[in-house]
Amino acid sequence: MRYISTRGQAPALNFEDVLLTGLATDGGLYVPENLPHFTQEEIASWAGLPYHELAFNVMRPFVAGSISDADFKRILKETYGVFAHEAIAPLRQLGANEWVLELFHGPTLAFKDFALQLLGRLLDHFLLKRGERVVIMGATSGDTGSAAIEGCKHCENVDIFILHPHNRVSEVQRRQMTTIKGDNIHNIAVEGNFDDCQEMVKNSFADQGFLKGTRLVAVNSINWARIMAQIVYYFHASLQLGGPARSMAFSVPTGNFGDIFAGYLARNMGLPISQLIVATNRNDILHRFMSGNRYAKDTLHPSLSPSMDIMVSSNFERLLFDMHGRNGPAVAELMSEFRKTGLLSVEDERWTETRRLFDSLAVDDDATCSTITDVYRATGELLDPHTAIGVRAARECRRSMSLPMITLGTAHPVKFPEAVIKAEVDVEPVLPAHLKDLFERDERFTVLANELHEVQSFVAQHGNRGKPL
Ligand SMILES: Cc1ncc(COP(=O)(O)O)c(C=O)c1O
Ligand SMILES: N[C@@H](CCOP(=O)(O)O)C(=O)O
Repeated sequence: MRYISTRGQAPALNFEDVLLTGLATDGGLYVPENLPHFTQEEIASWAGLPYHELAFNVMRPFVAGSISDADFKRILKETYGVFAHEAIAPLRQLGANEWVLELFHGPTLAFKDFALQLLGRLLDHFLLKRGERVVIMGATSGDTGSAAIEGCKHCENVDIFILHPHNRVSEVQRRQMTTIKGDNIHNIAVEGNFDDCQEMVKNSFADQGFLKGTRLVAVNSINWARIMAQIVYYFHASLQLGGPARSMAFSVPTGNFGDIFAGYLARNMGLPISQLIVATNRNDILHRFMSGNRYAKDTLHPSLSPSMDIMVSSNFERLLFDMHGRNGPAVAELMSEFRKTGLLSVEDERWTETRRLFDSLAVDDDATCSTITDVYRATGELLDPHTAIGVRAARECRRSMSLPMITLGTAHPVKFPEAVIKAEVDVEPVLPAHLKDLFERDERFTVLANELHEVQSFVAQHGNRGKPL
């Protein structure tokens, strides 16, 4: 499988090289040159498979030529062996044809574990083979950071730097990142917001001189391997509810557009999906695009769903690429316009065509909390605020009551006590056994100004197991 850039000017790469990078050299994002397509019979024959075997079938075409089947199977078995629920991603019924797909049974209690447990193991596999050391830089609004550290903490050839917005992640999220020990783990609290952190990571890919020749790798969803692993659970959910014989709708709490883009790809690979709902919080750039064809930058506001406090949404570029007939130069022009003006719209026909599949809703904090309350009282299921946004959007945007509507349950409520308290439910979520003493553990992080050169010189000073590069 070869991967090409959404801006059309970077060299095509194989899976191994695409894993070991982030942005393409032209500033674009890598996507498969040709998407694999499965027949309905093939998909149906996967019903009842254990999650890791299903994952092998879905992802095999993407890694073909870079890793042997035996190694990939072993890695997948190990990856999903660390999840705490037997079903890996169980479905919970909320109402008539209404479901939540619980994606928070991995080690850090968010959907990010599905891809980042795999990514850490794949990095280890390829870096050991190459005898190479790399630096990882990642930006987090709370969940990617801990999942990436947890996934990579045992990697021998990796130094990982995670940038989070200072005082803008929940305390549980921060502690999950800052209490993991290791001289190759570095947490930076940036005096800015998530977009600032993400911009620094992207700028670091553009100019890597500060790394003195060490390769830079991404753990955010700009890395293709993240999206690839997230495609699998759409197949898993559908197969449990009668797919592919029947079509489904999915509602996806959205920030960087990675998780919902994975659903879009699952559909293009042959899985019958008739509706995808983009569910945002008040940071609603994606909702404004889907509802009115205006992708316009705005001020980023803190919310009760901090992981989705994102304005510039990385993977939207991957959708734009498809919307423009995979025309790299056209996407490069649009992105350059967006960089200059903070505004992007597409031709009416392209937007109308996109809207045939996608709907959207922005949900504010009050509606988020009232959804947590309503669902808890009706079903006993305690939603985290991100999942609550998905459920609210599912209920308001649903096109058909006769098709299963599945909301992705992206995080465990224990990570976001503020929203749970505001929802006034008579239950307090508890940390699982492996995190029980989280509040007693020592934290280690460095606060840095919102300045690229400060962050880059910190990386250069500590990038070799705490020593200078
Ligand atoms: C809990 C949670 N829900 C939803 C999202 C949104 O996912 P995406 O950025 O892939 O759209 C994130 C992070 O981005 C998250 O951490
Ligand atoms: N919500 C994320 C933000 C980063 O998104 P990613 O999927 O691109 O890594 C987080 O929790 O860090």
